[in-house]
Amino acid sequence: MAYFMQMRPFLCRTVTKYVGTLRCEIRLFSGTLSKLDPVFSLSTKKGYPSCKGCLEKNCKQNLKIKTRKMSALAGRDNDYIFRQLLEYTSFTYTYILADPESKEAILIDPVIEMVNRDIKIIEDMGLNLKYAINTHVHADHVTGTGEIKKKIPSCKSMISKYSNAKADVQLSEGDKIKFGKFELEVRSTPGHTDGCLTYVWHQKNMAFTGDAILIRGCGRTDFQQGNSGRLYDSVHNQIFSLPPNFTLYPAHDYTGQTSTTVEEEKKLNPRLTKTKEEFIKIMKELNLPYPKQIDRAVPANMVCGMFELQDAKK
Ligand SMILES: N[C@@H](CCC(=O)N[C@@H](CSS)C(=O)NCC(=O)O)C(=O)O
Repeated sequence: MAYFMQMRPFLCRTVTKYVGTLRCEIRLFSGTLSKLDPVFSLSTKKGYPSCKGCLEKNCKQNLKIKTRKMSALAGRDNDYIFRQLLEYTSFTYTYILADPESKEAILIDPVIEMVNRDIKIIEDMGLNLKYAINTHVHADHVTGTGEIKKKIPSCKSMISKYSNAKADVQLSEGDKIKFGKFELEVRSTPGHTDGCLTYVWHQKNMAFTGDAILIRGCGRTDFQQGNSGRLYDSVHNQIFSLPPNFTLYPAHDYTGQTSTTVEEEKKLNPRLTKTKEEFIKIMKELNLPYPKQIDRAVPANMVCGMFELQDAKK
């Protein structure tokens, strides 16, 4: 089993926690321990490492870090393009997926404030953006799909038909989204909202889960059409039924992590490893403050961020 996880440099404690929980060889690719680009291999096969503090100060001794050259990365699979991009106010992840041969690309969960960045990346790579897709009607930020359509009119917006939101294409359970030689399977994963979808990229063992499951967490269920029992069933039936090595990419992370796997969440998710009754109780007692942008975001996202165009028509 191979894991790949990208973490922000300051998250020494997170690294230590993963080294402990996964109990396998960890290779840490870092530009922080020395200024350039060494690759560090932390072998922990024989037990838990004892790193307690800052990687820079302690890990070299405690974890026996061996340096390698960045060329260790050179052989990686390049028959697809994958970019995970962060919007750092709402901590939303946007994903660019593309087929480098046909140049067809899709965007998952673009954020309105980051549209210029996303389009620049797409143009720099010479890609043709086919679809701008939402995993659901977000409550914490305005989707970028409307702005993208203004700038790239051939691009089609997509959202779940179960969300009742407007878009060029309304997706249903079992639909396929095709881009070049690739396709995503659409799985309905309601519970955070009625229209939450998970997009499964079987060819690359990945799934884009929106807010259905987060890394060691899950989407809240206290507004829109939130329903904890439904969310529990969605995750168990539609996400935990994927092979254990599938990497899960969520729409948000608030702790600096970037991805997880089906296997990890089935073992370690503090909410979804519980019984359904316990899960419902946990969700009822979360008491999270409402997202700051909710009043602006939900109405805009019901029209896939095309709200200015809607106003202009009136
Ligand atoms: N503080 C943020 C909102 C944080 C939040 O509520 N996140 C949602 C997903 S976006 S609606 C969530 O489901 N969180 C689950 C959790 O356990 O944190 C803001 O003001 O935007």
